Amino acid sequence: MSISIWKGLLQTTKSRLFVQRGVSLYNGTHGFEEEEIKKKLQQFGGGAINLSKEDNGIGVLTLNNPKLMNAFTGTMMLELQERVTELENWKHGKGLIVQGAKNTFCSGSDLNAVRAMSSPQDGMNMCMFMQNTLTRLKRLPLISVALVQGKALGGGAELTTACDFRLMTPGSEIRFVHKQMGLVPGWGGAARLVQIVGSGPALKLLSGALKVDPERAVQLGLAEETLLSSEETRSLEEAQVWLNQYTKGPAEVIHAVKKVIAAGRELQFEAALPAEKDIFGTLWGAPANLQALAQSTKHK
Ligand SMILES: CC[C@H](C(=O)O)C(=O)SCCNC(=O)CCNC(=O)[C@H](O)C(C)(C)COP(=O)(O)OP(=O)(O)OC[C@H]1O[C@@H](n2cnc3c(N)ncnc32)[C@H](O)[C@@H]1OP(=O)(O)O
Repeated sequence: MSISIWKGLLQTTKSRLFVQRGVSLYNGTHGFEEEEIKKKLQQFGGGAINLSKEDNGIGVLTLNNPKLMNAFTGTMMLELQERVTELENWKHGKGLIVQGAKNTFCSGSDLNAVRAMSSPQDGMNMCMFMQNTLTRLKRLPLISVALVQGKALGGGAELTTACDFRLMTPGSEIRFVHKQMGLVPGWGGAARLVQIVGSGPALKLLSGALKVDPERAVQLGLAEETLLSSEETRSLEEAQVWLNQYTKGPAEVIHAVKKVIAAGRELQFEAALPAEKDIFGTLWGAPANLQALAQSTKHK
């Protein structure tokens, strides 16, 4: 078989793998034993990841560990994976807001757990576990927004980059504090930050462990806008109004929009085109398309 045919096969396989639900980046060949790390994370309890799914197709995922500024415990990492699997299978879902409880976002990993899991293998396993989960979160066929109230630090800052957009309340802050802990991002936050703001600004934010306020975040393209209210309930309402602008219409069309954009973002151009073709093919002549054709052709 010629090289060009092999290349074509590889790209088609990549584009098909890309859209499959729940595909793990890592497996045993990488030294990743998922059941082992799950047992380890289970030892570090506290907090919860709550998910409410509204009839309008908007979900609200809440990191709920306010005593520790919504720091990620081990069981919260496990629950986040469970919620992402639930969202991958939510047929009527169209949008997702990720927030923290009690008007602050997330202060990263629970340092009590971090200190107890300081072996290189534990660190690498937790890193691969969270990379898998946050990659699946970013690839959800929903339009996702991180509602940043208060502080988003360390792993919390990385979590904001695993959403399509970020909205920040007055006085809130995103800060990649990793360097100050002798670390770099490990949950995929560096790779996603480069995609969002470019390598130059990303290098400054990481090497300076810079506090990014809403105004600076908007300037960088890291946030869409500064909300009007810093009050917990009001800012969530503002975020829901903002997201509703982009989630009107049938869920299957919103899913396809997110998938073609994700393909363009993640695949080589020659692989993105067949992926886009396949996604287009699911809509052509489908109910939403036929209904639109039967109605007026004028777009308001
Ligand atoms: C770096 C990468 C790594 C990873 O990716 O896994 C991480 O994310 S490690 C964690 C990185 N995050 C931090 O270093 C943030 C540490 N926390 C703070 O800087 C402050 O707590 C802050 C700015 C979030 C809030 O400060 P404030 O003065 O408003 O409140 P307190 O500091 O009194 O915090 C209240 C209470 O929460 C506990 N807390 C806060 N963050 C964590 C955390 N990440 N892990 C465990 N516990 C946390 C803090 O200890 C206080 O508890 P208390 O029992 O009342 O003393």
